[in-house]
Amino acid sequence: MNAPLPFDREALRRAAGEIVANVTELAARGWTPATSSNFSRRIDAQHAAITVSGRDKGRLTEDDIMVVDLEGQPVATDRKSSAETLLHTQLYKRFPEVGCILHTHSQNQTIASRLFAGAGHMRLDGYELLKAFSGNDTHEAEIVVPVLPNSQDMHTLAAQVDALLDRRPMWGYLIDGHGLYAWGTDMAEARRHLEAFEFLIGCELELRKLQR
Ligand SMILES: CSC[C@@H](O)[C@@H](O)C(=O)COP(=O)(O)O
Ligand SMILES: [Zn+2]
Repeated sequence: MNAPLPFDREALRRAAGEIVANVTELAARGWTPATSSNFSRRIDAQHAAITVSGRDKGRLTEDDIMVVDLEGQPVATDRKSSAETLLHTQLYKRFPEVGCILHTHSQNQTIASRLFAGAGHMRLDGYELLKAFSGNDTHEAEIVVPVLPNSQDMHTLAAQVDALLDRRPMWGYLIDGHGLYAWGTDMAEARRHLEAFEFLIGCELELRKLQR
């Protein structure tokens, strides 16, 4: 007889359905080109559902979702989880309230990451849409989006993210030449944050063009 699974199969099924439905819509916007991007959803205190590495996110199915523990190790499968699994599990480990993490590679996100890499951050202020970020109730706010140097070593990237989180709370960051990570307590909040980042980053890029 097979050993019992250490997570609830129904919780995985719900998370996988939610990931597939949302990622299909995000991919249709062109935010996940060429198999890029990865997505996860917490299923309990010790496990998260996450995309299998290298899958076409525009054609994702529930079979492309697997389970990892919060050390980033596969659970009850020999499939390989996202190459960036550690960037997900570090947030689940650190914040019990984080329930969903969305990573995309839109053109706006990638261009902005290059443009603001020198400064190390991008400032978003004066926009009504800043109220889309949980905890903000006015346009008279400022969100600083950090831009981290890219690395293929996830331990290096995760250490940079931890150092930033030690300084102040945030709902997302850019990686230079790479893309955006955004998160929230559940899929709806993470998606609202992702969409707000994408919209505001797009506004800043357009403003720069007009001001030239
Ligand atoms: C196809 S290049 C993009 C990858 O290197 C990576 O950044 C990415 O977002 C997707 O990797 P994955 O392993 O499929 O989760
Ligand atoms: Zn990526």
